[in-house]
Amino acid sequence: MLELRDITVTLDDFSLRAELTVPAAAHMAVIGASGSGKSTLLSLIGGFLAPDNGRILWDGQDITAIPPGQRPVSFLFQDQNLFPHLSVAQNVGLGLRPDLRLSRDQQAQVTHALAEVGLSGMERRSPASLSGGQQSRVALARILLRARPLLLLDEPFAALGPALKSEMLQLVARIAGETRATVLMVTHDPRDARSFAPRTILIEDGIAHAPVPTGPLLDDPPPGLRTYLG
Ligand SMILES: Nc1ncnc2c1ncn2[C@@H]1O[C@H](COP(=O)(O)OP(=O)(O)OP(=O)(O)O)[C@@H](O)[C@H]1O
Repeated sequence: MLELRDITVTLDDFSLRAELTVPAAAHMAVIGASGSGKSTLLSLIGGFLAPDNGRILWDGQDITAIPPGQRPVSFLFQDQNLFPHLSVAQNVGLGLRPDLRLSRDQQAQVTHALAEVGLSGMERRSPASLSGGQQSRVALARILLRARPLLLLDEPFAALGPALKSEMLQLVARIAGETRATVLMVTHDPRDARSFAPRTILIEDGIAHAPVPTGPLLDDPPPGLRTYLG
């Protein structure tokens, strides 16, 4: 369970407040107009930004002061953060050991993770030789190996076409379901929120609101969100 208790953060003339709980293994969308603070919320949870006030708890433990690499968190951004000079297998192996000195057992885990995301046999390819969808799968395989219980997705598949995007979301949902990971996914697309997330965190007017059921929120959005969604 993730808890944000009395969180406030101010960045120049922008400020965000959050007081909310995300249950274990939940798949949650994060929705709000451009500039409302969606990335800011994920940065707080990931530890890339420190709050001015308040506490962040994971399973009851205060993680507010813990550095990003030691948090129970994996991140997936739109830019998949693949290293162009490393092979597919090496990019995935980074999830296990940043120095890439993998044991035989760890190499087998890399092979298994690639198979899980449908990329068997692509170990030696370079990221540049893969399609956008395949690159997304490599990034997902790395996250699989990191095996952190909280997965933060910031518009990870926005550059993919609709069919591929929906396929990737299904893959994330399956993997997260199998590992009982908690997922927070920033999205601009109401269809993605509806298909992926039973509940949604709405960010509006400087407040990250407690999660509400996604369908009713999108059927009857508050004025700011309605304008944004068009
Ligand atoms: N380092 C910073 N310094 C000052 N202001 C910042 C900083 N980072 C973000 N902001 C401001 O905070 C607000 C929220 O930004 P954020 O990136 O969280 O929004 P968002 O909802 O993710 O937007 P988008 O959907 O456009 O990506 C914006 O007004 C932005 O300009």
